[in-house]
Amino acid sequence: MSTTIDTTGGRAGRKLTLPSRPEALTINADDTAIVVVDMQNAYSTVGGYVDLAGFDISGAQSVIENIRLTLEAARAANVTVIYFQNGWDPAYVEAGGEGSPNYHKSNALKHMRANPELQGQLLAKGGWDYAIVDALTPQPGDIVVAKTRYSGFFNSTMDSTLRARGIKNLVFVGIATNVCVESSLRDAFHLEYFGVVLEDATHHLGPKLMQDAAIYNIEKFFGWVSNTADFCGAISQIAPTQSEV
Ligand SMILES: NC(=O)N/C=C\C(=O)O
Repeated sequence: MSTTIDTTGGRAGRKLTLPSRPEALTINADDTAIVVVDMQNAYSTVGGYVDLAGFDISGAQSVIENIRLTLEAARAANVTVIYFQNGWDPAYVEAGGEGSPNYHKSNALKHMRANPELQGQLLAKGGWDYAIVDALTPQPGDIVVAKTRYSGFFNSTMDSTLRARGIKNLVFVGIATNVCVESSLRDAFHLEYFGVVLEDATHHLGPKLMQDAAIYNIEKFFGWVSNTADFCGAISQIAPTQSEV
């Protein structure tokens, strides 16, 4: 028996039903935002930080195209688009010193310590590595939220940005599925947001099993799973804005 969960709370609005698992979701488009996680050269372009650090980013280009299609459909429907952008000031004060676990766990910081010629280049605000990839440049009306740790809900304006707009549903795309995407979706869950991940618009870091594990975790414990085609198909069924219907 197929089940649908209604997140609208009975509120009027531009409703749509998004095919997803373990259940389909009925959502209001105006209570929804696309969250584009860290689509920066650092995580998806040859010569960026994770490439330099030895991670496989060969799947990134197909993810970029799926994100592009998702954003095109979302903007056409006047659905809020929010970008997370991960990184720190060029002096890395925001990265935390040796008293922060980030200093010891960030592969970017460790790679720069091992390769001093890269100091100040990886994930440094204003630099190429930190920049959003050209194919997904934020457009007028999009919201860019800076973040300094894996989850976009820490040290950031994200929660107040969402609450000020009455947004309840977050559709996640981006990199990495098993790090910043899952970290952010988990925190969203604990803050009472409905999180959906478009699995073919995300890419993992590490072995392929990490993609499968992150998607399993989200589906079973923290949210819902859909895909680019189902999202674009559902969002294309609604009028661009209530005032234009
Ligand atoms: N965007 C991410 O998932 N980042 C993962 C690792 C890092 O930022 O060092």
